[in-house]
Amino acid sequence: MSDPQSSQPTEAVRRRVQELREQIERANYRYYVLDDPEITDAEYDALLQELKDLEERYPELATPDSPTRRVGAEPAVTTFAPFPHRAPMLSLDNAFSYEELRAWEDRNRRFLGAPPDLRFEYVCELKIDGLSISLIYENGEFVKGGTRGNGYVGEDVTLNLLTIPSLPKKLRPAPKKSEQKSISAAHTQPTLDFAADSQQAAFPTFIEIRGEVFLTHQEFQRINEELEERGERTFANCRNAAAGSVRQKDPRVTASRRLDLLVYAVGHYEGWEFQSQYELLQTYREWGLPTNPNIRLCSTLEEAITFCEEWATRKEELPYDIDGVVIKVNSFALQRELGQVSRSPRWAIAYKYPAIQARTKVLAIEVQVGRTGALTPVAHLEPVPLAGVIVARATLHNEDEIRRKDVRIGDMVIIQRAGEVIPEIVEVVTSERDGDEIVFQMPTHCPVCGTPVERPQGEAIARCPNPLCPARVQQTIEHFVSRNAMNIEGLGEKHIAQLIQKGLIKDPADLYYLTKEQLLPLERMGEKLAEKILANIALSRQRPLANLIYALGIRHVGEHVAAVLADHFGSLERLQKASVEELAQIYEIGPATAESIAAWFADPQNQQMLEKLKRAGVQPLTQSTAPVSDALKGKTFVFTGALAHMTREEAEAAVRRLGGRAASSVSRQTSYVVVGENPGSKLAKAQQLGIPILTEEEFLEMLEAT
Ligand SMILES: NC(=O)c1ccc[n+]([C@@H]2O[C@H](COP(=O)([O-])OP(=O)(O)OC[C@H]3O[C@@H](n4cnc5c(N)ncnc54)[C@H](O)[C@@H]3O)[C@@H](O)[C@H]2O)c1
Ligand SMILES: [Zn+2]
Repeated sequence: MSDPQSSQPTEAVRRRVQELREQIERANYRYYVLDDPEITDAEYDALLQELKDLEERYPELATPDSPTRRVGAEPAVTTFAPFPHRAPMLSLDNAFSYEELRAWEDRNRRFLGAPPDLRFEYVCELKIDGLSISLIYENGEFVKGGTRGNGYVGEDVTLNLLTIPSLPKKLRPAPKKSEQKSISAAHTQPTLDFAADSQQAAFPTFIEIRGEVFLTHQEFQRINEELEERGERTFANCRNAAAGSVRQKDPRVTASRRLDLLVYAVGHYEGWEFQSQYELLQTYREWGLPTNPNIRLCSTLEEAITFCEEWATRKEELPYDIDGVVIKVNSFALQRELGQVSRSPRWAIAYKYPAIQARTKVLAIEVQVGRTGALTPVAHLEPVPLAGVIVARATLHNEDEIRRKDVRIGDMVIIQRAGEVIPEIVEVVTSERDGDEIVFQMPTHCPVCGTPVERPQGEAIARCPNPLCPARVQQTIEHFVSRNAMNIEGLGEKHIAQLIQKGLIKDPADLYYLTKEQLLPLERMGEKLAEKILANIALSRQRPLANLIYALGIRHVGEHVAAVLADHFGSLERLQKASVEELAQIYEIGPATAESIAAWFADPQNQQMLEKLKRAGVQPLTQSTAPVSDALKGKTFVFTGALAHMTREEAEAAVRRLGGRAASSVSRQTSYVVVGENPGSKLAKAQQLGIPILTEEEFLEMLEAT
């Protein structure tokens, strides 16, 4: 910049700036509006950095509407009502090295005029990779919530946010901290002080509480599996899945995705005072808001750097994705003095971990046949270390995805692993092509059984339609025995393959007719294991109905839908008789799912299989008797008097569902006696024996807390 010539941009520079802006705008749109990015975050960051550098060098090219100065993207769809923010929701400046962190502190020190006694205290927080949201509470009551949008106006997603279990509708009053205050005020106006104190509100009259909505890896995987089963597009990572779920038009869809919430910042607020970020987080916690316990108050930047270092490896243990650490100046007074630059505050910075990506070569593309007959191409890679594991395979989802990314056999590719998920190919390094790469052709016949493949119009997935295809039978049985289905432990993939090969099993029902003599000759089988497997098969005759429905492997019926069906019909027989119309009327069951369920039960082969299951004594536990958790295991409840919110039967069923017992008379073995209106002699008996007594409200609270 000392060279005056350098501030005269050439035509090429102008064009590059224009090009960068267009690329960034497009990426913003794909990322913030469609929740479906085309480029990686690292590539995006590089584009933005290049633009920032050019604008700094050629200030005349810097326009106020440049993406370097704005947050997010303009909302393009008008599904949601506008959600104006009283205090803007900003982005964060990034640092990719500890040197950049130190430079940030130096800048801030100089900005404040470098007073000799200036010391920065910091709060370090994990930077969760989700969707930022703002929650408005008035006098402790949740009013509404919205997304960040362009930083000034977001989208009102209140209905969707209300489906998040950890979002409190009402805040909890924090324990009073007024002692010190009343002492200091005591010698001025002792009488008034008492009045002022007792009137001090428990909550701000108005507050914008900011935080992140996100998904755990487990939930992300579950959602993607469900989407894949339906032949719908899957999400690229947890962040997109969370954003896509929050910005759903149908809150029922949001409700079926278990979103999580953590809060960490504040916008505008009235009728309250916070002195520091640390105090803010403590207060949030006391109010019953979900906060991340993994934070640290640091008295120097070097301590903050240690925190970043520690979490570089520890982040692998987290059940959710983080992409860095946010370091914030603790004192709100200093924060106010530091203020903000165009799109981010000066008092905070995001230290970003390097992306979990690697380069390797595609050696082959193989096609796998799944349970529903879906043909999934999988890339075999030259083994390469990636985030602590050796990766040799990556999923390619479907034919369209291969075409879109134009992945060819022999290509050099960038792969990426998000959390625990199977790695995927981000893009092809086309500059490394030498012309020998082979374009992949989806087979026209099933690679396992040779049946011609079907791909219905408008579907992305090609399928083998043969229900007896050994690959499909294998997957069907693997699914049937899996933990969340019939939970038949001990029977491994290899065993199943041999049993199919020997013609001993053609469908899941055949499992119940296996004998020890048939199992023993299998490879990797011994006396003990065979006995264990048979015992587990026998045990599985009585699994909850939802598990059996899920185990059948009906297309579109994941665990959640299975639970809905079990709840609604209460027995397999009733479900079997349901018409498409009847199914489609159930809340949470869409038309495609209804069709698929009815078609499955109409299939004579499946009917035969169900007959066989019944003959084998498979009798699922119905909803009222089947425990869904063991939260109340070992606890015995006795009810007396009339309950206001449920019948006695319903209350007892609720206890059993949580693994507890319901008894009709009080004894020393009774854990709790729940007392409704006009209780009988059981109450006196309980008092006599000193057994804890619960009101209906307390009982309901106990159910809710489990
Ligand atoms: N791949 C693409 O096409 C594409 C496009 C646009 C943006 N992006 C990615 O998004 C990033 C920019 O997005 P951004 O403007 O949301 O900034 P950012 O994600 O880098 O940082 C700001 C956000 O961090 C989040 N955050 C998480 N934990 C936090 C905490 N404890 N305290 C404060 N904030 C916390 C908040 O949601 C906040 O809005 C880029 O770095 C890029 O990687 C990618
Ligand atoms: Zn086949």
